[in-house]
Amino acid sequence: MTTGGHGTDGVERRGLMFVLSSPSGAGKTTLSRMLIDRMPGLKMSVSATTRAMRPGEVNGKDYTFVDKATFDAMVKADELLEWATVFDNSYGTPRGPVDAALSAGQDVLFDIDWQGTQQLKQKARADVVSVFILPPSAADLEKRLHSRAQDSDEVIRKRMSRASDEMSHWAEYDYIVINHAVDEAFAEVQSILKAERLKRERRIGLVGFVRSLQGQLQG
Ligand SMILES: Nc1nc2c(ncn2[C@@H]2O[C@H](COP(=O)(O)OP(=O)(O)O)[C@@H](O)[C@H]2O)c(=O)[nH]1
Ligand SMILES: Nc1ncnc2c1ncn2[C@@H]1O[C@H](COP(=O)(O)OP(=O)(O)O)[C@@H](O)[C@H]1O
Repeated sequence: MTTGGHGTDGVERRGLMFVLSSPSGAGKTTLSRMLIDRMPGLKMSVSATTRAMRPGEVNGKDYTFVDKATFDAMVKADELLEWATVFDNSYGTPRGPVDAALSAGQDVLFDIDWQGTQQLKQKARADVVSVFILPPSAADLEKRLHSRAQDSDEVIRKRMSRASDEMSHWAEYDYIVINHAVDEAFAEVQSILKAERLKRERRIGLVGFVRSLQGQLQG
């Protein structure tokens, strides 16, 4: 699915799909924004959703907000790389921008749930790196959902009662980060991305690079 781009050291490599999942409120939106701001070569996948826009959200940036009929038409036309129903709403990843970014040699960041992560893994296991974010405690999770001040008490109750179900999928992920202090959690997530970018298997330019080094040594 992916074609090569160039790493910071100039060696061609396959693009990767970097997935963050967590129970709602554990901090994946915060960490995603920090990654996009601070990691060159990483592009956010903007999902389509039928859920209502929250105050402060921007259509086309945080999500593409669509009605159910539009979402169903996207599914039917096979325009979504993966999709799932979460909290009674539909969420899905438009395929076009992901393919375009990977073809242009960029990595793609996904804020999607465990169902979407499983679907991506089925399609491109070698190119998917998945990270599950855990809150330090249930009390912290609830505090964060309230501090975000964007959902009604009823919606927050629903999200808290779903948190345990969400968390039960932690063992399906490659890495687990506990989001105590946000700067530390960010440093950990950033380290994962940096290391995964150096993985030998995705650095398809290494054969040529080493050959050229050997040529220089012999010459
Ligand atoms: N499978 C899938 N899940 C998504 C997608 N976009 C968002 N989600 C997940 O849907 C859940 C609810 O997202 P949202 O309503 O924004 O609330 P949040 O949990 O506070 O970020 C989160 O677990 C997201 O990771 C998508 O395109 N596909
Ligand atoms: N390490 C942290 N410590 C305290 N508050 C945090 C931390 N990480 C995120 N938050 C806050 O918690 C709330 C939920 O975070 P958010 O990133 O929206 O979570 P998610 O996308 O997983 O639902 C936000 O108000 C955010 O500013």
